Amino acid sequence: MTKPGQFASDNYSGICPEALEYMLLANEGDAEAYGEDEWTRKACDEFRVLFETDCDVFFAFNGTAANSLALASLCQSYHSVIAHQTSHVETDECGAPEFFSNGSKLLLGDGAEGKLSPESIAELASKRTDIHYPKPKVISITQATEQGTVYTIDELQAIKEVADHYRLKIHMDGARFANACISLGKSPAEISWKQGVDVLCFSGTKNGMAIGEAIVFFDKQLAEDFSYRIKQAGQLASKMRFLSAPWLGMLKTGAWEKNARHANLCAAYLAEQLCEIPGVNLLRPCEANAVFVALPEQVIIKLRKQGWRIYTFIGAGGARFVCSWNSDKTRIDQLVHDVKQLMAK
Ligand SMILES: Cc1ncc(COP(=O)(O)O)c(C=O)c1O
Ligand SMILES: C[C@H](O)[C@H](N)C(=O)O
Repeated sequence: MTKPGQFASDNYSGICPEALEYMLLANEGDAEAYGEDEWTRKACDEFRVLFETDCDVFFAFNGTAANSLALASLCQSYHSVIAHQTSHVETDECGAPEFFSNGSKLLLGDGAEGKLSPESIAELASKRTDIHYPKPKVISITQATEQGTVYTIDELQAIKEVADHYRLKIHMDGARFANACISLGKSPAEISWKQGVDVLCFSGTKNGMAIGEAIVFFDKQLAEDFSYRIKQAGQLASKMRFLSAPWLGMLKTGAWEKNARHANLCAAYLAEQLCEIPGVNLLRPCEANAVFVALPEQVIIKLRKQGWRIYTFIGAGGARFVCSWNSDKTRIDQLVHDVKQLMAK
């Protein structure tokens, strides 16, 4: 039975046709295991084409592992990582970044609309320089952010400037990286390594794949022995082709950007429709595929009773609605109708 579309998270959506097509193509016959297959080689090459640079690429099952292992490769246990207080690595990874880095401390910074500000980074990076304090070593930013906003090129450049001043590496949580590219109208290279990002965790799951995150090292020295870190963490897929082949499909067919464009457009439409309801306002600008609105608790309770799934614990709170590659206008209109009815009571 096909369940109706939901807007709780882009993790609810199924597999897009392109990813499924390449999964099935890769299923023909046997193939080498643990990433020694042709599909994985081709997928890694396709990432180098997409990012226009000779980067090292690895695949993990989910974003928490990708973020945590990437951060662990950028610093030692006695270092600290500067992240926004509403970042996923802080709020929704159950301590995995600290666990996989053997104790690197997250230092929580601030900034409007979920975006870490250079001033906050500088404050944390310079607060303590004595031996008793975990030395800041990495900045972690999320693009698009947990609050549905995106870092502009100027903001990324300002972060790179402060990173250079304090000799900090830059990790980018790219759970919705594709959405940010579309939102900004910039290429993947322009909003990653060209702005000084050292490692990007690019989510396939949020973009229409079943599973699979790409960990893209632009500073290849940092990738040394990373495959051992992946293996030790239980993230080395024996049948790697079933992670890499869908990625090859997403990149070669352009589905990665088609899916993100569709999700962003749906979110923009949803935001516009919700804002026409008296009493409903955006909590943050809708710049990617997520819409955050303030709704009365009773309305949320009743929407849930009507079958809508709603997360209210993300980022700085509020009701979050996320659109995906498969979101459709009819279902969006149903949601808006139900919100309108309940708000009118
Ligand atoms: C901002 C962000 N980063 C990372 C992730 C990865 O989380 P997971 O481990 O659930 O794949 C998510 C999940 O949706 C996310 O929203
Ligand atoms: C719940 C969790 O934060 C997940 N990354 C999501 O965005 O839905």
